Amino acid sequence: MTEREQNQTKAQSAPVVAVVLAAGFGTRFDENNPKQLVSVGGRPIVCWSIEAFESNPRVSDIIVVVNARVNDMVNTLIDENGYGKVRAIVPGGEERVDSTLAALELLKQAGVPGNAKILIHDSVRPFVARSSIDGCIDALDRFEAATVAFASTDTVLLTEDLGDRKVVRAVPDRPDTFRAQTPQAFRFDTINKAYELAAADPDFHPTDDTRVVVDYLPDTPVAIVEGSETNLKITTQADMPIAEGIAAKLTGRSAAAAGEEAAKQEAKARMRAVFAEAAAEMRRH
Ligand SMILES: Nc1ccn([C@@H]2O[C@H](COP(=O)(O)OP(=O)(O)OP(=O)(O)O)[C@@H](O)[C@H]2O)c(=O)n1
Ligand SMILES: C[C@](O)(CO)[C@H](O)COP(=O)(O)O
Repeated sequence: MTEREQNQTKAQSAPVVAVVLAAGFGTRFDENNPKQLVSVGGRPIVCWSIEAFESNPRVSDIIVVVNARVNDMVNTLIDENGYGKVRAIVPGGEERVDSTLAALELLKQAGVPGNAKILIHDSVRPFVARSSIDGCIDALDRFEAATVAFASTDTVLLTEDLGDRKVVRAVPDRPDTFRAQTPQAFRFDTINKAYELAAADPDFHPTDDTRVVVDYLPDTPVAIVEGSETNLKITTQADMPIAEGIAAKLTGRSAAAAGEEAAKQEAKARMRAVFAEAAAEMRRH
């Protein structure tokens, strides 16, 4: 730790807790091959994400949220890699918000103070920049909520559904539009309040935590923290070659090695899919 980092860490009056969400089912990637465990640049995706916080001296604690499918493997990876800031591995829920809620409940039970800074991160965004994490921590000195986001280079269309077709309802000015990324960061009291209000709403299915604050605490501004193109969310198989390219740059491996790794991963995924289909076929007979 540099002297500046030591002073920064000492000056922090509130705990900084990272919540790494790894309880998703990866339906758009491959349900039989949990994407959070897939290797990129020779390292499981979830490990990249945990390490981004483990290696940041300003982050005091980490909570990892898992589902039954990945639980054992994530526990093993955390043990093997000696991630000392991981305080708990908790079961998540059906939707992303249920997984966030599980982490918030645990933090409440643990007596985490209301002014704690909570950074909620998608485990499947392995390449989050140090500057984005630090930007979230700093933004919470002025704001109750902040999100990493990346300025849109496309014009964004807001639509409405006419039933058989969508039509354009509004076209916001491009400089006002951003692509949401993670971490999304909140003072603990604020995110708890937003989730409490949201719990009373049966139509509550937001895909991120910022939306929970924007919808249920509309007077609470959410600050934008600069993200990056490389803070990619691995969503479908098509993201893997891009991810391998980013990993290659970060680790200094050659593009050829990255390409080989991507091809290997693809072949493995194909094999798994064939076996899963064969097993399902056998069960049907
Ligand atoms: N019930 C859920 C759903 C999502 N997540 C996490 O939230 C992030 C959101 O990314 P996304 O691509 O939506 O992941 P999945 O929900 O796994 O993917 P899909 O929607 O294709 O099933 C991921 O790190 C995922 O593990 C979670 O912890 N719990
Ligand atoms: C939280 C998020 O990563 C912001 O980009 C995103 O909303 C996750 O869920 P999605 O279902 O893939 O939109």
